[in-house]
Amino acid sequence: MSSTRGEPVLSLENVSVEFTKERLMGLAGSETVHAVSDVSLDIYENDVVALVGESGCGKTTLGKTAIGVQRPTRGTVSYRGQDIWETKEESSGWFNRGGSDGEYSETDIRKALQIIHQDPGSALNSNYVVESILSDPLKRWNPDMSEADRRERIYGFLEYVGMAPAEDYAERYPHQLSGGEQQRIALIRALLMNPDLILGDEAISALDVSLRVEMMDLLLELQDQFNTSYLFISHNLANAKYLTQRAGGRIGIMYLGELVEIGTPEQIIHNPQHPYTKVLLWATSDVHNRGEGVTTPPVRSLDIPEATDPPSGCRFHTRCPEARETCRNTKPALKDHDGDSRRTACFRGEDQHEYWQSTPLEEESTVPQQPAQSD
Ligand SMILES: Nc1ncnc2c1ncn2[C@@H]1O[C@H](COP(=O)(O)OP(=O)(O)OP(=O)(O)O)[C@@H](O)[C@H]1O
Repeated sequence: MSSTRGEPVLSLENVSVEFTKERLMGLAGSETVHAVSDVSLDIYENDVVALVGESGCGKTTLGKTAIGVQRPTRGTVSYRGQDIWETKEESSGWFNRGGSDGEYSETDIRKALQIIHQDPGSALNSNYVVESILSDPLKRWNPDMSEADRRERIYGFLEYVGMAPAEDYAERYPHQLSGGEQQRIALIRALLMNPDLILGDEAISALDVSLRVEMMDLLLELQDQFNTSYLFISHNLANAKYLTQRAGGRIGIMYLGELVEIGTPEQIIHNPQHPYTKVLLWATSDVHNRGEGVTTPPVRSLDIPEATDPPSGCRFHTRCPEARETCRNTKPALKDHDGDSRRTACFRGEDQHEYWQSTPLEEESTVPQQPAQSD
């Protein structure tokens, strides 16, 4: 975002992630899944970035790549300027030198970048009580901490997140907790590492609607308290808006592996520029008033292309109502068109672009009338 925020905690530079997928269990060869393509993104201290996009657009893959769990096929991911994968290689490479040449060790980076999952029930070991679940990472990463200090820290966190009396919750197994309580335990487990960044992958989607706001408020409160940044993944624009608006964060819109627009919630929700952002807004009735009787989404085609065969040029051109010939052949770069830090990958942001002289792509009449969708 702006340079006044200092150096980024995490930088993704031209990151692409591709998977090889076998066809018919390998009998028909294989194909490449373009899960993430050429994404660059900086996350700063105390920052909140919410990635939004439809299922399969690459949000989880990008999130995992950001925290060093998924290796990028191309591009670099750096923690405070230090290449994460170089650090990993130096720590565990062929010659196993047992450490990295950089300022931060692999362990430092692993502690600094934490994750909370969509389904906390399956992420917490059902055979252990809460105190053991939370003691385990502390024992591993802070072996010098006394048992009494560990307990004090854990009880302090439990009470802080409203799970009091702590002694009672500490003795419970995960199945004796509600979904919201399980998610709080997963959050505490991440926070015990004093992380710089927490990836929340659909972290509140599994909760009842009534609990989502409560959980997001808790995330924001903890961010303030612990100076943590969040990379929050959601298919729901309304949740992304709630979180980023309160945190002064940004919403990034992904389509078929690419980041197509990123800006403040005000820019994205009230003045979207990319035609795909407008489609997502249209589909989210709780943030967008599409007007009575408007039942047709603003797309030319409902067919979503496959990540194994993404369209040429602008990947959205096959569905975009504004698409012209240029969009079929040329890829628009993600850039700041108006000097307000919002970045959009669309030629329509450039007054002088050849796009304006090129021929509009033909209307396709494949869009049936359908009821509005929201989460
Ligand atoms: N390990 C893998 N092997 C092959 N393809 C994969 C793998 N992981 C993800 N993909 C594919 O990569 C693309 C992006 O998947 P990803 O899970 O990142 O999307 P997403 O936006 O998080 O989706 P969702 O919201 O449904 O979780 C999809 O086409 C998916 O099928």
